[in-house]
Amino acid sequence: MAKVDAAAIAAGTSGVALMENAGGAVADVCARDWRDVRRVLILAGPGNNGGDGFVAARRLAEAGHDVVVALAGDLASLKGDAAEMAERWMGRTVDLVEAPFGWAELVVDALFGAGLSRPLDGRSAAAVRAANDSGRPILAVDVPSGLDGATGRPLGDACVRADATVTFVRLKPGHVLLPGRALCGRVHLADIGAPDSAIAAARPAAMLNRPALWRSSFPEPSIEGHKYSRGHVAVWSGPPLAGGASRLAAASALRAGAGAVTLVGPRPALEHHAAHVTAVMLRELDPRAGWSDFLADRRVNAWVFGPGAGDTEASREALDQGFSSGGCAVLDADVFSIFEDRPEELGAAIEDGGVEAVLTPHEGEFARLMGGRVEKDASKIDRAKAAAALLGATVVLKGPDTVVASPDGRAAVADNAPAYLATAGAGDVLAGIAAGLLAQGMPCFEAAAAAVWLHGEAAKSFGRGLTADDLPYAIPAALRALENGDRS
Ligand SMILES: NC(=O)C1=CN([C@@H]2O[C@H](COP(=O)(O)OP(=O)(O)OC[C@H]3O[C@@H](n4cnc5c(N)ncnc54)[C@H](O)[C@@H]3O)[C@@H](O)[C@H]2O)[C@@H](O)CC1
Ligand SMILES: [K+]
Repeated sequence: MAKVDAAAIAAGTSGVALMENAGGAVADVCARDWRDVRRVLILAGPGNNGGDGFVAARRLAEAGHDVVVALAGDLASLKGDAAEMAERWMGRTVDLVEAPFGWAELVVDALFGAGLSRPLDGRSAAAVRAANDSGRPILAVDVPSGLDGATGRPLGDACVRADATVTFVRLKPGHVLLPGRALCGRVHLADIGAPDSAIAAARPAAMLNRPALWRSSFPEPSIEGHKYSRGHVAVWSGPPLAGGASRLAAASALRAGAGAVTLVGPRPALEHHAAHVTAVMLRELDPRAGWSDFLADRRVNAWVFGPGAGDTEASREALDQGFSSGGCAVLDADVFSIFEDRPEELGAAIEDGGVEAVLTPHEGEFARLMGGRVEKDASKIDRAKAAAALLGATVVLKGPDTVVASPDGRAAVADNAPAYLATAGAGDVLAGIAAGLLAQGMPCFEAAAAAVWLHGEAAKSFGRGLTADDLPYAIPAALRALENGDRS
C-alpha cells in the first residue's frame, strides 16, 4: 500500500486528498452502520492512521456528532499530512490516557495502521485493552491497531478486536487471513481515489479466491462429448477399514463433473466399496503391480493418492508407480506421512515423473512434510508460496483461510468456508473435487482454487449439521451458484 500511495501521489493525487477521502469513508461508515450514535471517541495515533482519525473527527462533527479525539503523544510531534489534518480539527482533543470510554457510544480506532512495526506497548497497549474492555463498538481504520496487516497476526499481546474495519484501495492479507479476519469484524473497502495505474504498479501478494480468478478455464460440458472426454479420475483405495476417505474423494470427483471415476485397489477393499458405490467403478489391482499400467492405459486424466491410503510398503510402492506414470495428480493425507520431513524428495519425484500435482495439506500435514524448512512466522500466503516453489506443485494449505499457491508465484486466499466445514472427511471431498476438475483439463492452480471455492459454497448451501457424507450431494448447488454467477 505504501507503493500504491507513493505512485498515486506521483501521479498527481495529493496525500492530503487521499487522507481526506480515507477519513471521509470512515465517517460515512460510522453514520451508516451506527445511525443512532451521537458520541464518538476517536483514538488517534502518531502517524497517518491518526491523520485519518482527525479527518473522520471533523467530518462527523460537521454532521452533528459529539466527537472527542484522544491523541497518543503531542500535537507538535505530528508530521506531514497528519499534522495538516490535526490543524484542521477544531474540536476537543485530550491525551490518550484520558480517553473517555464511559462517555463514548462508538470508538474509532485510528491508532496504528499499515505503519505498525513492533508490538504495542505502554500507553497504546493500555488504550487498546481499555477499548476492548469498554464494551463499546469499535470501528478500526485500515487495520485494527496491533494487527500485522501482512500476516493477519497480532504483533504482540495487545490488539484491537473491532466490530468493523474500513480499509482503502484493496484488502490487505490481514483482512482475510486468520486470526486477522476475525479481529477486523465486517470489512468495508473504500475507494479513496488512487488511480488504477498506481494500483497496477504494486504487484499484489495474493488475490481473493473468487470465480473471476478461474472462471474462464472452468470446464463446460460439450454436447458432443462422451464420458471419457469429460475426464477419467482414478482414486487409489487404501485398506478395507480405511475406505471411506477414498470413497468420498471418488464420489466428489464425479460430482465435480468428471465423466468417469474408478476406485482402484486390492480386492478386500473393493468388496467394501462395492457395498457403497454405484456410479463409481471398481478395479481390482495388486498394489505391487498394475497401478502404473492402469494409469497409462485407461485414459486416466487425473489420479488421487492419499485419502485412506495408509503409510505401508504397499502404498509406498503404489505411490512410486503413480509418479512414474506422470499425469495430473492430487496428493493428500498419507502422502505427507510417507514424505515426512522430505519435501525435496517429494519435489524430485513430482519433477522426475513429469507429474502436474496439487497437494492439499492442512497445517499439521504441512508441518510434517516441510519440517523446519518454511519460516513459521511468515504469513500463511508466504508459507504456501515457499512450499509450492520448493515442491514444484500447487499447494493448497487448508484451513478456514485456505491458501492456494502456485510455483509460479500466484496465490489465492479463500474467505467463503463456513466454520462447520471443519468436519472429518471434508478434506477427502476437496481432493476429489480438485481431481474432477483436473481431469476435465483445468490447470492445477485454477483447478485447486475452483475446488476450494466450490467446497465452501457446497457447505454453505447445505448449512449447519453438515457432514462430509453430505458434501458430494451439495456440490450441484455450488455449481449452480457458479452458473448464476453473481460473485466476481
Ligand atoms: N498517503 C498515504 O500514505 C495514506 C495513508 N493512509 C493512512 O496511513 C496509514 C499508514 O500511515 P503511517 O505509515 O504513518 O503509519 P501508522 O500511522 O500506522 O503508524 C506509524 C507511526 O507509528 C509509529 N509506530 C510504529 N509502531 C509503533 C509502536 N508499536 N508503538 C508506537 N509507535 C509505533 C511509527 O514510528 C510512526 O510514527 C494507513 O494505515 C492509512 O490509515 C490514508 O490516509 C490514505 C493515504
Ligand atoms: K487502526
